[in-house]
Amino acid sequence: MEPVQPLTPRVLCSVLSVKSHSCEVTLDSGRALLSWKEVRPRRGRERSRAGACLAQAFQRVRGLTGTLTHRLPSAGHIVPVSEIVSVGEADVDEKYYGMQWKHMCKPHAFTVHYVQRMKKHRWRCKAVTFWCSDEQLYCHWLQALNDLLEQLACRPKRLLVYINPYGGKKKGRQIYEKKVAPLFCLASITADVIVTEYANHARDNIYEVNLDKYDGIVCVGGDGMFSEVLHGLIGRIQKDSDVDHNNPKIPLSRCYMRIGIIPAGSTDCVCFATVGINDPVTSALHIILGDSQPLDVSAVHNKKTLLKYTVSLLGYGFYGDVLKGSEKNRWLGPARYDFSGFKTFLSHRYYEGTVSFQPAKWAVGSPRDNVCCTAGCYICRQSSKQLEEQQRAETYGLQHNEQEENWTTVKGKFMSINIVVMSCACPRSPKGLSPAAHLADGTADLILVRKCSRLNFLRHLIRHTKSNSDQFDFPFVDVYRIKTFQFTPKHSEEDDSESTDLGNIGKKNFAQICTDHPTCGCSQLNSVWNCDGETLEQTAIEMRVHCQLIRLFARGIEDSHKEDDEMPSRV
Ligand SMILES: CCCCCCCCCCCCC/C=C/[C@@H](O)[C@H](CO)NC(=O)CCCCCCCCCCCCCCC
Ligand SMILES: Nc1ncnc2c1ncn2[C@@H]1O[C@H](COP(=O)(O)OP(=O)(O)OP(=O)(O)O)[C@@H](O)[C@H]1O
Ligand SMILES: [Ca+2]
Repeated sequence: MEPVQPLTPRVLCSVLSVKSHSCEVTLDSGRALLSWKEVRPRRGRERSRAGACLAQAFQRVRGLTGTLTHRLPSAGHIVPVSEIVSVGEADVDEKYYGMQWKHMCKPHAFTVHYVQRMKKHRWRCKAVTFWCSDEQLYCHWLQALNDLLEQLACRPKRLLVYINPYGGKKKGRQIYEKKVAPLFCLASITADVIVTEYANHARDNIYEVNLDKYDGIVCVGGDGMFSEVLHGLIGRIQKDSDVDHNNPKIPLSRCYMRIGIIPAGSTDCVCFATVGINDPVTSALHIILGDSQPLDVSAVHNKKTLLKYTVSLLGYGFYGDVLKGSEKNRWLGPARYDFSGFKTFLSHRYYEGTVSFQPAKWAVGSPRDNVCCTAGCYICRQSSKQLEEQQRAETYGLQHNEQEENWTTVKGKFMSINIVVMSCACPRSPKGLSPAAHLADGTADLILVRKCSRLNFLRHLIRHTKSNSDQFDFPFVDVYRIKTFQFTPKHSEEDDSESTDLGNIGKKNFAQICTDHPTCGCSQLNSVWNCDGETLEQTAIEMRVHCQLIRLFARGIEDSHKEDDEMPSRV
């Protein structure tokens, strides 16, 4: 195999072997693209054009502008350097020598591991081994590829990993050991692993560890486990920067340390809505490539006390009751939600209260515009920019401070009140509770489902599972894009304590609710809030969205038209 001279200093082009095929292999450092294509056996007139062949191949590669296409039109491959997992010396095993190496000196080979897109946002790590007889050329290729990889500063080198051994189907530890750790090792990532021993172990540990040692935190578990890490990290950052998180109006300090989620829970909605699939290998690859996705976070307060942060669902009524019912049946694993969901649906409760909110007037999109959040989302970029400008103007007194203005109030009887910071897409509902909600636009979508018949509520629920139906298109459903929210239940905590003192009023309220629900035998005046899968003690709450407070090792959901079907790694 003769080395091919580089056409420019930024391009390396050689004929190397892949399995038993000769391939033109090109590394275009300027465009950060690696490509290879089989050199077809040359006959007759084609033979005379041999010299032109490689140059033409190179021109084709140079002409490519896309970064997501992996296969050249005629069975060639092209891989952006940013999607290479690792490059390393390959084991030169006798059995792989093949016919063409048999009578030659020992060949040299290097393997490139890279990301390959499969169907439905699934990623896999593929490998291709390039062979050559010339040691110098081999070293040159290894060096050039590794130099380019080292320039990718966004990639993590050291991670702190928390594994919940009891989340979902209790497979967190196996998932990490079998599927994730080998990939981290391949990518030369070192990981300090902590298998949690009790609830909130991860959260508390984040307050104590030296975070400077790490490029990111990974949690292996479900939304609850992610929530622990989220609380640990946001809390730690506020503590370190002396921000009082109990003050609901104060801007919080942003966390730049990224969190990776290896899905091993029951709903795994944060993973699904930010990656597009719940698949540990896909998530591990996003972490390895050093992806970064900013994420809005809402802070939930009660009377100047921080209750929780939420990134997915803050739900009262139906989803609060589903969660409360499911806790008793944890042993059922992920099925506990369906069982409890069925029971909650049959009980058909509604709750009274007053909802107040401030619409997100600066936001570019709206909940019913059908514009979904995708990787590199324009709406997120534009909305967050406009929000920043508005906040800057308010700080310098150029614009009226809107904090106390423009509140909308809705009083009524609700089947469910849902506030979602992101779509909340998950396997149960692949488009989510609010399909057009955005990951990083600084807003949340408020969905109010007012009292309705059982049949209508079922119709509303079923629409969550169908891609071409609108779950908001009912007279009893309203949806708003908001920045702040408050809820006061009709039977507030204060009233409850009063009613204990004034027995008659308490009994009167209770009787009224039970006449409203003759069949349910319910004994509760209020529902509970489901805050990312955890119940809140208080029902009177206020909530504020903090734009892009945290970052994940993710990139948002890639447009499916850019995806290819499964592609073979053979040339
Ligand atoms: C007829 C089928 C209708 C199916 C409707 C499915 C809508 C599902 C929407 C799921 C939204 C998940 C939002 C994410 C919340 C997470 O922060 C949280 C923590 O992981 N998970 C849950 O609270 C877990 C919430 C799980 C909710 C499950 C609800 C299941 C409802 C079943 C209703 C059955 C009616 C059957 C009547 C014959
Ligand atoms: N070692 C542990 N023992 C008991 N509970 C734990 C432990 N580690 C973490 N937890 C708690 O377990 C709860 C549930 O975990 P996780 O979110 O991983 O799974 P899940 O509830 O099945 O999934 P999802 O939240 O996606 O519905 C979390 O709230 C977390 O605080
Ligand atoms: Ca948002």
